[in-house]
Amino acid sequence: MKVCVIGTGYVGLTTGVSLAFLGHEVTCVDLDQAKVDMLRGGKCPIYEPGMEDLLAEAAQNLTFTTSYEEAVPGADVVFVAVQTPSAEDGSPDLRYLRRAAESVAQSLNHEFTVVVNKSTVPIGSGNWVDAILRDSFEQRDERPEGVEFAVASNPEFLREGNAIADTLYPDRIVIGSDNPRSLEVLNRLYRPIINQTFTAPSFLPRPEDANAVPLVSTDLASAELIKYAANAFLALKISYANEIGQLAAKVGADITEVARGMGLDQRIGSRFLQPGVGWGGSCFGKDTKALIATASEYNLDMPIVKAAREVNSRQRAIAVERLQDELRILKGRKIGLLGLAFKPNTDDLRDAPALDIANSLIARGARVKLHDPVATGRFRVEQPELSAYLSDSIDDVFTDCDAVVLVTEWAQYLELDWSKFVGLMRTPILLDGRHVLDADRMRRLGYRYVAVSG
Ligand SMILES: NC(=O)C1=CN([C@@H]2O[C@H](COP(=O)(O)OP(=O)(O)OC[C@H]3O[C@@H](n4cnc5c(N)ncnc54)[C@H](O)[C@@H]3O)[C@@H](O)[C@H]2O)C=CC1
Ligand SMILES: O=C(O)[C@H]1O[C@H](OP(=O)(O)OP(=O)(O)OC[C@H]2O[C@@H](n3ccc(=O)[nH]c3=O)[C@H](O)[C@@H]2O)[C@H](O)[C@@H](O)[C@@H]1O
Repeated sequence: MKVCVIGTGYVGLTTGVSLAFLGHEVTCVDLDQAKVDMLRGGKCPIYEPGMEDLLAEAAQNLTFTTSYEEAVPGADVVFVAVQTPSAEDGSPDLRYLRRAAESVAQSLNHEFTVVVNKSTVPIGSGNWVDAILRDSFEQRDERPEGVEFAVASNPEFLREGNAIADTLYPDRIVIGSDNPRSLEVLNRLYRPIINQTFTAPSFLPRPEDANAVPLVSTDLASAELIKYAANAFLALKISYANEIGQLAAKVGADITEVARGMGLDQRIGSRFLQPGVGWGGSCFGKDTKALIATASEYNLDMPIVKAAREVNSRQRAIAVERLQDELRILKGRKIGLLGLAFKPNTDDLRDAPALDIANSLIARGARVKLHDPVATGRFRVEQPELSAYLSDSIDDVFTDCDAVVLVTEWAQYLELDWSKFVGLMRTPILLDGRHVLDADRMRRLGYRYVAVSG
């Protein structure tokens, strides 16, 4: 089928490249010429494992352009995957989506095109995009005859760092539309994934437990709400583990054992119970805020979602308090942070816990040293004020340091020869912000090991 994808960020690029890999003819549009140039050269503008390999494997079905005129005409499906960041009041800023929809309407010329909201958009956005498309289409100077279109929602559930596997081997696909023909088109588009009939990419074999993928085919509003409800649930699951973690620290229980004991109950499940400095990233914060904003439009409070957010921001503050408890005085102390990206295997710094922790330490007079194996290039661009604190060397981070915090559990850090660094520190305080290091071993090596919860 002929597919157009608007926006080549984490979601748009993964969608476009994966669909091209499956044999669809895909054109990706982005307004950012630099991104398009890189992608045309086979280079990926974001750090996403496997993406350049998949780009190479899908190259023959894939075109990148800044021109809607080149991409939209003739497309059976147009995915809109532009950013939807939080506006001042917490609701999503839909300017990018509006502009994309208006541009799509200027170029539609096919007998039937499904315009799909893949961005995470508030409930009701399907109708809103439909109205924008129709208004903009009506305003065209030359309107082609026999052009029909309908809007669908196809929320995305990929995780950064795991984007390709999450797309090719998803837990489910959700499509929502009030137009049966759209559902049929999207069902056809996704058939190779639903039935798992494609040949797996050479670098990413099909997992042994990969089965046929359940398809949730529903109405627009339900599809839109599924996305927010799922993200908020994942966020509150982590916050719950962190809230229990704080009690565990008080009563002398080990939160890692508690989470394991809870997670083995299949009704609870062990994933997303990892305690620590809490969740960050571009979506959990923004989407929980948006859910609360939507509910308030209906005079509905969302106390559980609000609490999940409060617990999460408290975890970042608790990390700093732990350091203060250990060091008593933070002024003048040298404190190293290992890991800046909001999680491993990405260079995404949006709402990364490391940023709040670094800023809070600096505000209290500490001198920080910041390290990340991948995200420093992006950090320099996005965080110019903090860039002076960056260090390229782990030795430099530990040397004369009063405390080191493991903020992001990159494999490189877990595999460090920790015995080598303890002697470089002024005081060997090690705060495990992710509860991933072996506490007993670290203590044997001479560290004063502390964790965020206990
Ligand atoms: N990042 C993630 O892991 C996930 C994100 N989402 C949702 O997907 C949406 C996109 O997120 P990301 O991919 O992270 O965003 P992003 O910021 O990485 O990428 C958005 C891209 O759209 C381009 N763009 C903006 N306006 C445009 C226009 N009018 N025409 C053409 N291109 C345009 C931008 O230049 C940028 O390259 C958001 O709504 C987000 O909530 C959903 C699931 C996962
Ligand atoms: O809508 C989105 O953008 C995406 O948001 C999350 O994906 P992502 O933000 O890429 O990363 P996650 O792996 O979910 O991690 C989010 C944050 O939670 C933290 N986390 C995760 C799991 C856990 O047990 N504990 C924990 O603190 C991570 O360190 C990270 O900061 C969801 O997992 C995706 O399904 C969703 O599509």
